[in-house]
Amino acid sequence: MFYLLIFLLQMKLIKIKTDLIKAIEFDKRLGFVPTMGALHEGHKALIKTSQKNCKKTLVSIFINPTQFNNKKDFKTYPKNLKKDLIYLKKLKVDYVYLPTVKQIYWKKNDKIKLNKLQNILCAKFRKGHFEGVLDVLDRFIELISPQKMFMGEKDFQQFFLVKNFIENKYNTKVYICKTIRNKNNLALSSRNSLLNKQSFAASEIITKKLLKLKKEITRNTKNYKKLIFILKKELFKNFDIKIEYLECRNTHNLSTNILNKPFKLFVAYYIDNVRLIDNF
Ligand SMILES: Nc1ncnc2c1ncn2[C@@H]1O[C@H](COP(=O)(O)OP(=O)(O)OP(=O)(O)O)[C@@H](O)[C@H]1O
Ligand SMILES: CC(C)(CO)[C@@H](O)C(=O)[O-]
Ligand code: BAL
Repeated sequence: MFYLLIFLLQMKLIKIKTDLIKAIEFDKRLGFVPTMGALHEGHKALIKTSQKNCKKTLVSIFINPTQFNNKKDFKTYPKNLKKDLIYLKKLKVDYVYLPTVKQIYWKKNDKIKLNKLQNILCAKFRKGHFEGVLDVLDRFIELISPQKMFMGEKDFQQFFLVKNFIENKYNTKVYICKTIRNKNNLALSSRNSLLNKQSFAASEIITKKLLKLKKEITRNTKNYKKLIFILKKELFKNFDIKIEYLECRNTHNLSTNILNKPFKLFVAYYIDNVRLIDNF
């Protein structure tokens, strides 16, 4: 433990808000990568992008309770702080911020509300989720004032809402980083570690079918609803999954106006009681 502590001490591990403010006070070109831990190559891609574009990089690990709409999901969210810190040390991250709930929620902020048009996809099925995400990132940015923040394309709706909210309120610029996938194109995600072997393999097959569906819709966009209906039927027949949504949205405004427009296929489904999301 002592050696781990020494090993980790070289990396600025910060738990107290005042220590954070002191540590970064002269860092004008700071890159910020917010995470909930259980780090993987997807987070590594964000960190590498921050290190390429910013003088210093700060990574936060905070499993934000207010964005969880399901107690079990919060309770079972994967955690391995020791492994995460060693991972970040190897990546030569400058600062790691590990706040407590009390540190983050020390004051009451104005209530954040989504409008009706935003109540789609994960906002529709995870009541209060994005209000929680926007609130916690508002608090992080107010505290850190990074020049840039980096987020993953895997959570495209999150990026879309966060970019709009944060860039309207702060000078921080929010950047999207490509989704990192495994060799069978399954999007890396902390929750993947909660899947048993069968469900993990099934998720890889489902991903392959969704990638094929995206190609079919790109070729034949006007029939996208029929193509989605056909695949949904096949997935229900062959897999023990519950699909929350499988829909196409315009990538500029997340509307359903996709004819001759850039669009993504969005999916959220439960497999083995684990909720996975992706977009293609
Ligand atoms: N496979 C990935 N490729 C690129 N970015 C990713 C990937 N997975 C997560 N991210 C990004 O990492 C940041 C932190 O996400 P988080 O810590 O919730 O990890 P996660 O893998 O998304 O976990 P989960 O989806 O199970 O909650 C977010 O901006 C998220 O979009
Ligand atoms: C951005 C974030 C770290 C805020 O808690 C979380 O929503 C996540 O990990 O995507
Ligand atoms: N990156 C996903 C965050 C969440 O599921 O709360």
